[in-house]
Amino acid sequence: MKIALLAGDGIGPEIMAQARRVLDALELSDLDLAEADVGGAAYRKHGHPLPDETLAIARDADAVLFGAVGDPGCDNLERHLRPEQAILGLRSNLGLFANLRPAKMFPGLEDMSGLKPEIAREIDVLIVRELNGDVYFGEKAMRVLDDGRRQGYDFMSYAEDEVRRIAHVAFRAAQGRGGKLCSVDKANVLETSQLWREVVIETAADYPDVELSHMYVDNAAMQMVRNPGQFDVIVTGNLFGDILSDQASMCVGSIGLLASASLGERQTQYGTFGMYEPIHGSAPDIAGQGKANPMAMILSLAMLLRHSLGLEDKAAQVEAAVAKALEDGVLGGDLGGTAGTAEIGDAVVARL
Ligand SMILES: NC(=O)c1ccc[n+]([C@@H]2O[C@H](COP(=O)([O-])OP(=O)(O)OC[C@H]3O[C@@H](n4cnc5c(N)ncnc54)[C@H](O)[C@@H]3O)[C@@H](O)[C@H]2O)c1
Ligand SMILES: CC(C)[C@H](C(=O)O)[C@@H](O)C(=O)O
Ligand SMILES: [Mg+2]
Repeated sequence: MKIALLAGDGIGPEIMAQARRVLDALELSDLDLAEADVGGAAYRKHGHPLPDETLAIARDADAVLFGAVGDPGCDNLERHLRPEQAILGLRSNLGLFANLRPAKMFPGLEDMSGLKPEIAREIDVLIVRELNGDVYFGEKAMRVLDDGRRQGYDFMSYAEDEVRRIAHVAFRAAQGRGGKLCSVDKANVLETSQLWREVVIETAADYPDVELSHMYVDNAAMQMVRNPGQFDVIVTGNLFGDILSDQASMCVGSIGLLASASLGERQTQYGTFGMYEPIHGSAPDIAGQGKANPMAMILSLAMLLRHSLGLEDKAAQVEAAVAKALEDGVLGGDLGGTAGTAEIGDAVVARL
């Protein structure tokens, strides 16, 4: 079993070190780990945020564990050289179109949510975010108009097959959960969303057991804080999913808790090939200080064990250890506590 470890920038290496300790503690046999540079760190060393060698190592693995990328010192580089292009390049080159972002309340953490505890308690949502299309990957540029004004533009689009394949993932996920799917779009304004909605409705014919609803994204953002318990599975496009998942994280308590899996169609002998990463970024404001919460990273490792290595028991073991640490009051600064990155790693390893 081969796992590529791409730690990246900022807090990436700090949280990756803790996930690695958890992985070591599981004592899996036949494990082959390959580290590679990515993001700003790779740009500084190799002149590109996603060197060919890194992409090859990722492609060659059964799964990729990814920390975070983003480096304020690279924000003025040409766009194709910026750290964020590494994650976008991995997602598109590896065909990882289905991004699963679960947000569920941990027992005992209700008071840490930005919401009232009785509302926060109900959160158990899976956001299924399309990851290979939308305004992220359309033509984009900055140009000067005839009258001399500068204009930036980004082309938003979805083709029907792109919508259909993510809709199938979401319907199947809903079948395995509460049987409810809410498709989030902006069909009242955007043609991209109008097609999205039509294709989701067409796809629903294959899933008569799933209750489908539709919601405009502005309302969905409001409903996510008003009554997040109403959601079971949400399916949405790349941009809306990015925003709604950060929002959902604060409903749970912290962005330092939310993991994600990015999956495509490729099957290995162990499971589905995928890339796993926290939903947060490189957190430059706390990088290098040992303050980052590594739980989202560790929970991403759990998703890797489940989806790519077929090790459901181990995945559940890691998730239970994280939940127990939280229940025992091991809280990072992001949750109002004082536990540092390594201390949280210690606490999780001790509870495995
Ligand atoms: N997948 C990724 O690699 C990814 C995701 C989001 C942002 N980014 C990049 O990261 C950089 C910083 O972006 P940003 O500040 O908008 O978002 P961010 O998620 O890095 O940080 C937002 C806030 O949350 C805090 N935070 C995030 N993760 C935390 C953790 N594990 N523990 C404790 N606190 C945590 C940060 O300290 C910060 O105050 C940018 O360059 C951005 O492009 C990368
Ligand atoms: C860093 C950025 C490109 C990325 C995204 O927008 O997808 C991040 O915000 C995320 O949520 O994974
Ligand atoms: Mg994001």
